[in-house]
Amino acid sequence: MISVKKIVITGAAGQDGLILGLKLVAAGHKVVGIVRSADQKAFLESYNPAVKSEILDSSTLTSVREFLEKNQPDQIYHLSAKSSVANSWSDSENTLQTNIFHTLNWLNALNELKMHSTRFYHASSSEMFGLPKSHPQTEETLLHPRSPYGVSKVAAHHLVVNYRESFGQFASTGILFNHESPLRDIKFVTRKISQAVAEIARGKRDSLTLGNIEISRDWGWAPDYVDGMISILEHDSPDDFILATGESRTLKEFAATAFQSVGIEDWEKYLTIDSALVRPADVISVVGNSHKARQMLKWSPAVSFESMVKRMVDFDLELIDTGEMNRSWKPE
Ligand SMILES: C[C@H]1O[C@H](OP(=O)(O)OP(=O)(O)OC[C@H]2O[C@@H](n3cnc4c(=O)[nH]c(N)nc43)[C@H](O)[C@@H]2O)[C@@H](O)[C@@H](O)C1=O
Repeated sequence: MISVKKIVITGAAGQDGLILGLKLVAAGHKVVGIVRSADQKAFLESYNPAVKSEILDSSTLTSVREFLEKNQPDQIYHLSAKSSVANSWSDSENTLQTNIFHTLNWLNALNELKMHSTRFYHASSSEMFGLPKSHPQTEETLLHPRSPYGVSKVAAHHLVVNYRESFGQFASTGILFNHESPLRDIKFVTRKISQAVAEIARGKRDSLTLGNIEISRDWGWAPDYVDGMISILEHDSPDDFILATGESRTLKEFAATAFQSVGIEDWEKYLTIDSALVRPADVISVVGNSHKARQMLKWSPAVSFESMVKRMVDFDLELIDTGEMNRSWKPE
């Protein structure tokens, strides 16, 4: 028998929020999914009717405090954020405001209500490492963000650690390296590639335009990382954990693997480089050391890089072949 918990997910209509909602409901928990708009609410209700969706503006302390008083959750996964690094230069104020101050509102509301045993998870990010001094990155590596998004995540991360140390809040962070699935929006490069490769394979287009393809990332499979997030919050004490595969691949390798999964070897003929897609400053290379999570949480990623890329391309092929372009992917 599991003990049924009341669990809140902010950012419940995003990739990780959707996967997490499915897993928590399947485990028997009562889940409230917080979204920002009526469109997101309608989407979440059709994607996972078992999650109780609610629109909440977490930009004010009062609204967050009222929500907490009413709902009394056992756990909160705070995943909501302005998550596009690329857009964070043009949308810098909004990115900082949302990612830092909304997080602060949750922490302050929990503290004011003395809900220190309510478990709080914060989605920290490998973007906090930015230009790392050493490879691979661990929980101890000096943070050197390279974008307004990265700066916002560093600030929010340190706030969470501070509320844990200052007030005894059960607050943990998952420092997640890039994690992908067919639920990714096409503003992120992996889905942009998988969709383009599927369309090229089906003769619907003949080019793929990218920015810097020499960058490298430690890319993993999102459902594996959501399992890790659950383990982080289920751990008996609050802490900070890196989730990563430990392998970094260039974007060029990602694209080559995606094209090879549909049998296209001479893929570079489809590629155009557009310097407008190159960021003012980019994270050139990151790779994570998830030793701590592997040891303390017994977590490890199950899906390989090649399998992840193939699953993404296969889903985009399926959408074209069935004509169901608006269908959202669900993990099996
Ligand atoms: C961990 C972290 O993971 C994600 O952030 P991201 O790594 O910036 O993800 P992305 O897919 O936008 O870019 C990856 C790399 O790919 C390069 N790149 C080249 N050409 C294109 C291109 O055409 N589009 C995009 N988007 N990127 C391109 C781009 O310059 C960058 O170096 C978010 O979930 C974020 O929230 C988060 O926390």
